Amino acid sequence: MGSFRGNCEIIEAKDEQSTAQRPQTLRHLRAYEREQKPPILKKGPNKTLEDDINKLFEAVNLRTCKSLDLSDARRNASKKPMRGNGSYSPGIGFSEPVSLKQALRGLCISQAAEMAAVKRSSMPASPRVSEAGKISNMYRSVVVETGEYGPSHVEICLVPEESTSNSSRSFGVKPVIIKNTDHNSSNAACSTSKKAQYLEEKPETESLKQNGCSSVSVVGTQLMKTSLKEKDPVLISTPPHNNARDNINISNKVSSVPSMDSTASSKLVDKAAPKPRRKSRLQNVSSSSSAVKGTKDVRPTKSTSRLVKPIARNKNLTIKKSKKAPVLATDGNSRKSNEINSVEAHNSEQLICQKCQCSLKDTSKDIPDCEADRNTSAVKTNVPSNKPCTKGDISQSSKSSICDFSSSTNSTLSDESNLSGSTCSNRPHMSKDMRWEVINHVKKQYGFLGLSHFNLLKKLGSGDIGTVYLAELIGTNCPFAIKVMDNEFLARRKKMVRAQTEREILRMLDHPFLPTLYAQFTSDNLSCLVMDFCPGGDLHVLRQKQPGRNFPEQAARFYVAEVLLALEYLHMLGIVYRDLKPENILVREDGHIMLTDFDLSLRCSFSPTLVQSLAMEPPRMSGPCAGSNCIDPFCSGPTCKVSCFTPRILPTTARARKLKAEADHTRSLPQLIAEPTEARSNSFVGTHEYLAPEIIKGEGHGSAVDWWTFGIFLYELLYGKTPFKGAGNEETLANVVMQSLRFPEGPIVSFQARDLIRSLLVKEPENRLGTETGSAEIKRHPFFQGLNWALIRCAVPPQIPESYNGVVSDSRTDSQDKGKKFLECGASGEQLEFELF
Ligand SMILES: Nc1ncnc2c1ncn2[C@@H]1O[C@H](COP(=O)(O)OP(=O)(O)OP(=O)(O)O)[C@@H](O)[C@H]1O
Repeated sequence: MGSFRGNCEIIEAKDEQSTAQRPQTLRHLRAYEREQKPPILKKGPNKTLEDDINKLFEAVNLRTCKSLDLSDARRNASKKPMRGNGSYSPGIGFSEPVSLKQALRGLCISQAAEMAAVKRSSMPASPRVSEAGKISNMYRSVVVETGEYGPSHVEICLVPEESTSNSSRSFGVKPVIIKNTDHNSSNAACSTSKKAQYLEEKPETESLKQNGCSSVSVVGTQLMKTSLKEKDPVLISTPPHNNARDNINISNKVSSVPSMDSTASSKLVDKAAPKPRRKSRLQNVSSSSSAVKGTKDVRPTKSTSRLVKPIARNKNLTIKKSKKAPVLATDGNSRKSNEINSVEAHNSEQLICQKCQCSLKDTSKDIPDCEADRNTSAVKTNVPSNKPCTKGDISQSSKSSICDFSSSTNSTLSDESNLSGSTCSNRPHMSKDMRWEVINHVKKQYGFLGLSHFNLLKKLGSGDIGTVYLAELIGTNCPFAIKVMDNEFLARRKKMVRAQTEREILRMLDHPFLPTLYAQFTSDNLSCLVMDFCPGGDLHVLRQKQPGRNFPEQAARFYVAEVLLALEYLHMLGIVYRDLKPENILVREDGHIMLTDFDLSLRCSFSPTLVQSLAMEPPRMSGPCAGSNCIDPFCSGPTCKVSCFTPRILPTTARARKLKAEADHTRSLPQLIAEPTEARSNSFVGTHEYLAPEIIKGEGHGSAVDWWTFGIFLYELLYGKTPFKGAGNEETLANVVMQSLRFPEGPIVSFQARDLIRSLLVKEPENRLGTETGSAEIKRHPFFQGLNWALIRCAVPPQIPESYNGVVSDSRTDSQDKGKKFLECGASGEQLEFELF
């Protein structure tokens, strides 16, 4: 517990302007504040916490619903949710005085995302700290200075709480309002304040640990000082410094990088690399070539996990070794079932199979190949995928994810115990969910949950790191998707880190459009993840079933809106997704989406920032004339065709004037940036047709890559193809970097949609929509006008898939009719077969 499984190299940016003079810890901050000015807000004996928080927000000009987000509030009040009969909640909206949550919600942040931010900020302190305790702690750290600068001259500082746990890279944060001492710095510092730290997996950590390296990590959220005008409220984040040092294990490769400039105050950290789209996959040759060597280094390790006694296995399930596969298990009679319920054992430091002593810790072997590929920005090998073809006339996707660990920085894996979001207890709102009930029932009955409790009914698909099966919890009629990964295979192929990344991210998630991890265990050297089963398939297949092989705009809007919320949530957890494409978006039983596949995601640490939105502009219109009134009749730039004729709100009527005034007022309000907009990684990761230019150019990338892929994704849903696809991968990459965006003649797509795509597919990430303040910018785009973000989960989806009951019973019958059924497990050549009989 308390250690990272992989090494990490953290390059920490510091705010050069302020770190020297500023107090570095919460205690110092408080002392510092006391020295400067007497607080104007103190917790009075008769005041409630809510009152005080309200005061806090009043101090930063957050007052009423109208002043918070007039556009959304107005829309929510006047419009019904998308086709959601009766789903509109009259209770949605803002009341006065506004509460903390409401204030956040008013800043165009969905409730789920807000919860993610809260969850993230409170995670590390102590999982057992109650919500009230967190709020109380948070409040205690709030001090508002008064004096010559007036009550609005404040900075809100998120200071990581000192954690007693050995958790990983997440920190509890306390907002602290401090006096803006650097009042002379004015606006200039605003842009320099945002910084982010990146923690990417570095498998070397494990080897260091093995070698007795007691590396201590000092991962800090970097100091983020956002100094604005004297009267402007600023939310800054200070580094955890010593406070956080116990939280993270990192290697001795902790480094620090001073902040660069206003736009480049980020860190380079790396970990993942590109991976294939559905069919073909690109991997490094070096990985494969050294695979055998890597296995020699695998050493049995005593498990520190909470091991569960073997139980009587499902005798119907055996595992056969394929021709090429290594000996992974014996037959069902001789093999002992050694399963680790990792969800229950989330406090354990590592996942280790008790029987074979294969451990997930042996990620050190992943490093050489990764390092060998550093500084490479091209995919070296194109390994054809073993993914099965889609039946019928539906063509398979030619988009393959690519994975190249090209960054020179390391990654950090967090202690699972503190990232765990998979236990029902952490999701009380899901406690009555049938799947949780049956899972918990089996756990209670047998003391653990393992592969033997499931009937594998059907193979749903194979990925780079494992195979996904439709499985039924025996005796429950309850379907799950189980991703089965062969640990030995992963170790040989240097993919252990990716698997671990995915596993750890899954454990963090708690969002309607993201998978729920119901259980995680290791059985016979197979690592298994039990998740929601999505009977609707993926959007790639679904798109090809549409007339014209593209979605109508309304349907596309629905899907991209849900994806946007999922991405927003991930960003607020410090996760840059990096592999958005229709193949990774599954359709749930109810027709809503589920974004999957996190093994290429980048995890980073960042601090939410509240900035005065002096520089905030309305959603940008793309193109050279977008921001101006283009009067050039000869302007023929492809982007101008849309931008020049984008309707504007003209103050010609009283209502229009009022709208404009309200919009101006909204833009002048402070804005919370709760996404890692300054994240940086050098990994070559993604899918060719979806790769952002900055990834291809190896310039370092951050969360803006998700907005690029979001644009490609919308384009593909609407037009049935991606915009830069070439004859081959190289041509595709060249097109992405050099070719200007063009829209086909048909199908007819609204200019709002095209303008959004154009705004997202800006090749310079700094000018891309979403780069500055994250998803909020995109949500405000006219393409989404009228969309009730908070209630989209209640909206009627474009299509409802066939009931999973049918799928399950079909699969069951299939399995019984055919007698013996072999289900392949594994990927890229080597196969491990499950024999069902
Ligand atoms: N929860 C699920 N419900 C239904 N089908 C699923 C589910 N998860 C995965 N699948 C199917 O299984 C296939 C393989 O999924 P998997 O995540 O292993 O591969 P992938 O998407 O290529 O990612 P990776 O290569 O990173 O493993 C998917 O393409 C999808 O069709």
